[in-house]
Amino acid sequence: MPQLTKSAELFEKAKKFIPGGVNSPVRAFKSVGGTPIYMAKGSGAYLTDVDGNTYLDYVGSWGPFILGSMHPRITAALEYTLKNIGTSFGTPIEMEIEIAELLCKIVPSLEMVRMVNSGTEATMSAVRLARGYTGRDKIIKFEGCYHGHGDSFLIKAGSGALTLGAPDSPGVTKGTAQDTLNATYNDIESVKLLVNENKGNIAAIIIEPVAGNTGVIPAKPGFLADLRTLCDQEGIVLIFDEVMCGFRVALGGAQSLYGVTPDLTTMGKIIGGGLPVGAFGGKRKLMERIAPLGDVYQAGTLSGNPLALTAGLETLKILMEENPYPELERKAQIIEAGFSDNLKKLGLNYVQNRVGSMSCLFFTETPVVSYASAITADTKKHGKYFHSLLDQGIYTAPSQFEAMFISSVHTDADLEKTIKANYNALVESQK
Ligand SMILES: Cc1ncc(COP(=O)(O)O)c(C=O)c1O
Ligand SMILES: NCC(=O)CCC(=O)O
Repeated sequence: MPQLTKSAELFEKAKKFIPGGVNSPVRAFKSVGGTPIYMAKGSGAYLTDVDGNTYLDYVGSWGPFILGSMHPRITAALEYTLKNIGTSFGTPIEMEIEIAELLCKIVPSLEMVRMVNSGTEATMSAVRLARGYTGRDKIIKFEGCYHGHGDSFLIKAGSGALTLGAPDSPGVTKGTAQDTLNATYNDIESVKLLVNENKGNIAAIIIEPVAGNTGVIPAKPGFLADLRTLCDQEGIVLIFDEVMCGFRVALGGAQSLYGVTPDLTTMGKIIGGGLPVGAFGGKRKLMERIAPLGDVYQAGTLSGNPLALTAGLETLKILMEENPYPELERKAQIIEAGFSDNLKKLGLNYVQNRVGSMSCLFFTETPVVSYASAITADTKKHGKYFHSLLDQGIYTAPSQFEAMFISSVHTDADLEKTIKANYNALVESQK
């Protein structure tokens, strides 16, 4: 059982100056109980907290650390940029061309990209562009999907909003809310219904092609292709939000894995290598509408800054050179099989969903294919499971509705330790 005195003290102090003590709600341990742990250092697959406890990390800064924390090549590249280039210019720099070109090479549908500072900015900008391009107002998203905290997306949102039981947020105007329609994930008929009811008024359909903010929910075979066909028939812009699954489930993202090409793609997390980065891009005829070339305004003081681009570029180069994906798949299979054995031994029939190195163990026996099935999970049992893992030095997301991320630096010994801890935690969850 780790001793967490200093973390508890820091959290008490933080609450005086920071709302809820945290700079992002998902960090607050609200749904699992207890108080957040203050980390002091990250190294590879390990985190050390301010009380000196170490943890095996399966959160990876909520997705970016596919290569682990403080990868030596990324750290060295950052040091070089800091010493020899600078932190920001507010002018064009050569590195921006390098990352844009590389992204277009890696992701099948990208013809042009714009860099931003977060996934939220990427999705907000992509939707504005789709609206500007089509001259239509409404968008369709999917219940439980999370696309950052832009107003248009905080309607039946996933991730922290779902975890806190407040998937809709006050402060979003009625006008905005009524322009966001929610369909059911993996149910093409629910999308067709909304499209028909709002004929000629839908600018975009935005989807996480592997949903990762309601736990993990893979798109069913054919579902994404059906969305593509529908969008083509109706002149709707199809946006894949690959902020989480991009460069994670495959180098070219979910779109390369499933062979479905969106009009626009939003990116973040991994392409920032642990620094604040987002990007959106896609078809040239759409992207040419972005200012200053076109009339749809989008901007950013720090967009494309050298430090963030350095971390992103180095991450992408390593992913291309080392192709860690088969190895990530092997490791993820070990975890999945180990957890399955444990469940069997304990007579539990909980569901596991996984695409590559993104997975989720749901505390429900109902197959999880959508928001409605995800919320059948027993979050109390998950809370006990989470705390037992933590006590055993395993750090997973403090919510049932988040993904577990495996990185290239998790060793087979780490996985074995995790499988043992999973058994104990499953036992604890039933008490
Ligand atoms: C699919 C998806 N889209 C968008 C976002 C928003 O990204 P950010 O937190 O960088 O604003 C996230 C995660 O936060 C995400 O998982
Ligand atoms: N799945 C949750 C996220 O990726 C978001 C993290 C955050 O909002 O801090």
